[in-house]
Amino acid sequence: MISQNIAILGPGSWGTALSQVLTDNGHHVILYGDSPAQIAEINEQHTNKRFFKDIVLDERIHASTDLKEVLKNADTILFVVPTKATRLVAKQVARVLDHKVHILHASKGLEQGSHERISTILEEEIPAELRGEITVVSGPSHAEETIVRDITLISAASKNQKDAKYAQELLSNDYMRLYTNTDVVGVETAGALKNIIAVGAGALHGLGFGDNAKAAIITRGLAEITRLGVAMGAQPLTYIGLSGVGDLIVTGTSKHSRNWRAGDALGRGEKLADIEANMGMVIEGVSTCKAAYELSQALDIEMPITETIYKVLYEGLEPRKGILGMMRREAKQENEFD
Ligand SMILES: NC(=O)C1=CN([C@@H]2O[C@H](COP(=O)(O)OP(=O)(O)OC[C@H]3O[C@@H](n4cnc5c(N)ncnc54)[C@H](OP(=O)(O)O)[C@@H]3O)[C@@H](O)[C@H]2O)C=CC1
Ligand SMILES: O=C(CO)COP(=O)(O)O
Repeated sequence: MISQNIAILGPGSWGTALSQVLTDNGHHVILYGDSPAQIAEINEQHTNKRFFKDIVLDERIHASTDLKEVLKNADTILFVVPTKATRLVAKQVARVLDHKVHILHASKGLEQGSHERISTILEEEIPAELRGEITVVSGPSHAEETIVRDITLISAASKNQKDAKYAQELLSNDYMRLYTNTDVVGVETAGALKNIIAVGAGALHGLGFGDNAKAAIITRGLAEITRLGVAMGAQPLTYIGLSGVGDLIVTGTSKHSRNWRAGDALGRGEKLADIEANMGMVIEGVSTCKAAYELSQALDIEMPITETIYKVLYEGLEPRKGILGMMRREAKQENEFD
């Protein structure tokens, strides 16, 4: 592939890690962010210490607060801002973009209020004549590991196989491998909804439960994620792929995960407001839990884990009582499709 000009919107942990992957692959990367101090640090010190204390970035990675400048020569725009900022940034892009680009995103959440997936937001805000089909890149990928070039495998999903292949070629190398997929709804919902289950898995740890409980929440979490996703139009098999099981394993078992750590702190009795303030990075599972709970109510989909976490996060339910409530639910058959 010939070298591409890539605009990465969102200089957080994942945007920074992906900027290094793309630079390693010979592309020209410019990161867009709205904090002048952070942008100056990337350009002058070649560090982004708020997210990576000990990492020195490739000097070829540039950054800017000027969106028009960032987009001027872009072949591709990669959105990696938190879900709650996606619509705002997409509107800003639509105002200044003056040529057709490839659009990728790597964010994992559902929008509050609208309950929309990220690709739907981008389709709504960026006129079709300025872009190809949106491609989502998602899977088990902690930025802390990708930034040190540890092996990472993820999916690239787009309605159009050609756009998915473009993302695959753009990002793949000896430590990063992408698989194409056309189930955008499946890959996006898997990435968004696993964050809720990761909060639950962390909470179990914080409460002192063991490995049996953790395996149970991941497995039954997968079942309810699949139920909601299929009702939204996804293919069930997607959930046993990288974006589903893969990301549930990595986020539901790792201390790198902000969602897991938030759950762990909740389980140990900390208050949500304090946890969010101390994290200093986005905990997508908190807002996505609300969106998923509301969606499950509207679509009449049973999601006991999501419902319990929603009540813990938003209604003050004590985590231990929530777990007891789930254990005392009516007896069930394991496979609802039988
Ligand atoms: N971290 C990871 O390992 C992975 C994260 N993801 C997903 O990627 C997305 C981003 O996560 P991550 O990088 O971790 O998040 P972080 O919290 O680390 O960083 C988000 C970055 O976006 C910036 N930002 C927020 N709003 C705007 C805006 N309006 N304009 C420009 N920049 C903005 C933030 O700046 P500021 O804080 O100054 O507002 C911050 O620099 C999430 O959806 C997450 O689920 C996916 C895979 C892996
Ligand atoms: O999505 C991720 C890894 O695949 C990152 O998870 P956290 O947002 O929980 O850190």
